[in-house]
Amino acid sequence: MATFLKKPLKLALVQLASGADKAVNLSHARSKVLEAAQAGAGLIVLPECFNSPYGTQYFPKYAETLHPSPPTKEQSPSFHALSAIAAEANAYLIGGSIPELEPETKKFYNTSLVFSPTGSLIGTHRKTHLFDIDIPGKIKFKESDVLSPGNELTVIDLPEYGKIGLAICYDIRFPESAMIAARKGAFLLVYPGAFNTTTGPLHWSLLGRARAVDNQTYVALCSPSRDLEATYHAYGHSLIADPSAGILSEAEEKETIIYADLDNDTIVNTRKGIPIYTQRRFDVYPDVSGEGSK
Ligand SMILES: O=C(O)CCC(=O)C(=O)O
Repeated sequence: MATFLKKPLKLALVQLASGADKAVNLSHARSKVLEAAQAGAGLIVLPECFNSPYGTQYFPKYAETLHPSPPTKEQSPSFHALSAIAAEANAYLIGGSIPELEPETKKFYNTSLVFSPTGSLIGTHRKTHLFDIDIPGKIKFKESDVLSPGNELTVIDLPEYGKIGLAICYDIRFPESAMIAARKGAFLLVYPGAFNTTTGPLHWSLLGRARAVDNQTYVALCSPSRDLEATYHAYGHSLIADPSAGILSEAEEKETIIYADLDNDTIVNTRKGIPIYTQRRFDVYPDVSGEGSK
């Protein structure tokens, strides 16, 4: 039997309430991650921009420098806090995302840091697709006013469990990156994200379930909780979908932790039942960019 997930995994998503004080956000994240670890979670996820309010006006103020790696505590308090929290929790930790400043180019990125249970950095992802939308009368947002996009897709090996695909929020709208991660053997696609009260109800759950059904992997979407005092109203509704696109667990708007138990058999049996994995026709569509087709 194919092995994607080497042993059962309890996954926890922390739908964190964050405010303007970074130090408070970091210590609050610590207590929620430790709570999840106490409950038996082996992989714990924080939301997009978990240590700051979300918005282009906040990115420069909250940005931290990650290179050369490892940064000093002054350069990146969040790097050091996340590393220490992962070690204290003795769990894999996906540190949502933080605004990053690359010192040489002076470019800003939206970056996720992933730590092992010993507190070592084992992967990073810079948001590849920036959130630039304009729905008249509803929401206009232009991350590219401040941020630059990362230029790499990210698959991270968690040695005890297997591979995960990692991307951030708007990245979920691009199925290609999810498919590449799944074809590289990922058992889980993780998206720290902060949808809003316009696109959240329309697309959040749909996109999470779509990526699951496309790829027959588990999918996890981790949002901040909703704060109506903030300039940006996050949707909340963190959720975990199974490889058949069933929802295993979903939060409401408030701060909470959701959990699900993941196992290899569910992936294998889903793929046996509907074997799209062996039915793909790369002879017909070798290049999904469309450039090579008639
Ligand atoms: O795609 C959306 O509707 C929301 C995306 C978003 O909030 C983000 O990328 O931060």
